[in-house]
Amino acid sequence: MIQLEHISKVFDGKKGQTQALKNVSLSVQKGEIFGVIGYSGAGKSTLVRCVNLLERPTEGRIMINDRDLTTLSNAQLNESRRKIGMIFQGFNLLSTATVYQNIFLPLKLTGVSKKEANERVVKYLRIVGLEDKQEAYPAQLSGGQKQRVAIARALAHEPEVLLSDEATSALDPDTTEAILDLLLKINRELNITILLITHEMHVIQKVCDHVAVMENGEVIESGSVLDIFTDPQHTTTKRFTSSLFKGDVPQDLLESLEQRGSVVTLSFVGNSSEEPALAAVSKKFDVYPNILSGNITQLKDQPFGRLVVFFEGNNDETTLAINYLESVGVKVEGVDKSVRSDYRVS
Ligand SMILES: Nc1ncnc2c1ncn2[C@@H]1O[C@H](COP(=O)(O)OP(=O)(O)OP(=O)(O)O)[C@@H](O)[C@H]1O
Repeated sequence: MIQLEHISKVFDGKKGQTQALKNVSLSVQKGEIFGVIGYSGAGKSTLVRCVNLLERPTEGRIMINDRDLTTLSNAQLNESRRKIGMIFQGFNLLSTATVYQNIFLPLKLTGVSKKEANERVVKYLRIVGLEDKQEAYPAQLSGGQKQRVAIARALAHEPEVLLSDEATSALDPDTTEAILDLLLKINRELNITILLITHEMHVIQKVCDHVAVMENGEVIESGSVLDIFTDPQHTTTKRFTSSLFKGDVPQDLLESLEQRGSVVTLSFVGNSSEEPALAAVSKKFDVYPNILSGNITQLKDQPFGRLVVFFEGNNDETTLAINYLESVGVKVEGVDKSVRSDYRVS
């Protein structure tokens, strides 16, 4: 539905040029939630602003439903933009207008009749759970409520796509959860495709189907959230995925354990039963697995867990045990020491 093809963006400034995007390509399917994650300055905002041509790319094509936005006339572009809603970290509400007017006025400006606009304000305020705040001014609302108004304002134009530029970054953890739940509801119930950018892996984990990781203006890795979690390739991706798993084993302890056996990380998805598999390992082979730390987290549709396990035993038996674990669907790898190097049992 959204295809970004070889997008580059160069900004001309007083101190020279900045290449914010370098040959970025990605494809967002209809009905999914697609996340773009990266650290500050990676190019995320520039990318999302290119999608509705708030920023015009220096090179490349922006295809929405097979239509290249970069070739449209201004009138055609305005028409296409109506199908693309956007929400921002800073909410962008009119402070001198009520909640009702914040949603109603932009609708009137795009030619929606008064009756229809009124019906939409009521409908979308109900969907975001703020039907009782019509007459409030933004200053009288919490951050989460302001973001709900901004979401209702975007939805009132009945878009096919919602772009979210760090929409939860200014919110506390509980409010973030509530807004993410609302985005999931909008996606499922209104079938709106969502492209969001964030610097928080938790946001990707909770709501996204696919993710692209950006660094220095480039997409360095992309895929399904499940694949990226279970098999991150790039150091930056590993850093993001590890951020969700706490309970690192102290370095001194690791070094002393490695004298007596092998320390590995086991990753498992869904209900793949790592516990019975570990129990089976100690029965089948002459090794004793000890769990040093463990964590399970919920991806959008299924649980994903990681255990750090010490296998006490000789190398041959440990290798057999690891082969067995891999054969029952558990991913086994060396402990990532500060995401610097992979340690693998030989
Ligand atoms: N209008 C502009 N003029 C010049 N340079 C810009 C402009 N907008 C962004 N840049 C530069 O482009 C690069 C990418 O910025 P961008 O805001 O897209 O990154 P980001 O990943 O969204 O970062 P953040 O999370 O901090 O907003 C940065 O080096 C930034 O300084």
